[in-house]
Amino acid sequence: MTQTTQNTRVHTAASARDLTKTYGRGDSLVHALRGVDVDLPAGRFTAIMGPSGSGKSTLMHCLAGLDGATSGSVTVAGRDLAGLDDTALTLFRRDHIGFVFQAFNLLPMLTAGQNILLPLELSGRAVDRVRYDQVVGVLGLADRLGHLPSQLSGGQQQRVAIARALVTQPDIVFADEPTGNLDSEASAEVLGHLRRSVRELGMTVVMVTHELDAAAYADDVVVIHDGAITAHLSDPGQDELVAALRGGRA
Ligand SMILES: Nc1ncnc2c1ncn2[C@@H]1O[C@H](COP(=O)(O)OP(=O)(O)OP(=O)(O)O)[C@@H](O)[C@H]1O
Repeated sequence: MTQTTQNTRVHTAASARDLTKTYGRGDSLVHALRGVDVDLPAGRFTAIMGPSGSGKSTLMHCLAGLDGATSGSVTVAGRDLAGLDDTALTLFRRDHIGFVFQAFNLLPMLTAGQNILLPLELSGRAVDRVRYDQVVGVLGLADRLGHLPSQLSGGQQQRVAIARALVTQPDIVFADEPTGNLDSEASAEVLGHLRRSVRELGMTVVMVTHELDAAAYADDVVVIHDGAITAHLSDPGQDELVAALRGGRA
């Protein structure tokens, strides 16, 4: 799938069409997503921002095939996720999508290097040494590979988790508040490495965050209020971003 932006052909890594998600029923009915249309371009670092409860996590979970929508469609790497049953969806996620969470979720008894290689081992795929070295280099982990997670700082542990997400060469990486457990210095370092992954490895990263400082590392920012996208900004300045976040529904 492609879209034309300023005379360049842009490949779309993931998109949603008229996506709705409701929780509960009757008096407790919540409209978490209200007809979301969005195209997330490949090779870009996109932040999803909005107030608490606006639907950021719901949107990410639906785009990543972790949760089903109530109606509408999601396409990732050219595949309509609605056409996949649970087993096919699990395999699709394994082969095409990378995940980074706020909690690093590293296995404590494995070294950093072993943690990074785990997804390949679990899926029985051969290790591409060139890819592994590239990822380790971009994440700045070459001298930490033999360390256990307990011997690494929080920022280093999150970089290992990012390397683990990248080593399988996914079409898109979803990061849910990846710096939520880190102090500002470690956050800046992790975000810098995520941005390098996009620039130097051609990865597509979509990050949910509520931190303006984190969004500043992104190329594009999708702003969501009350279950609807109110802005999709390309390389926004701080003032433009703050205005979009304040603005609410257009
Ligand atoms: N499992 C659920 N059951 C019922 N309501 C839910 C459920 N998950 C989310 N919601 C509701 O859907 C809306 C969107 O929630 P969501 O978690 O997507 O927002 P968010 O922007 O990620 O919030 P936060 O920044 O606080 O994590 C909220 O009103 C929330 O209370």
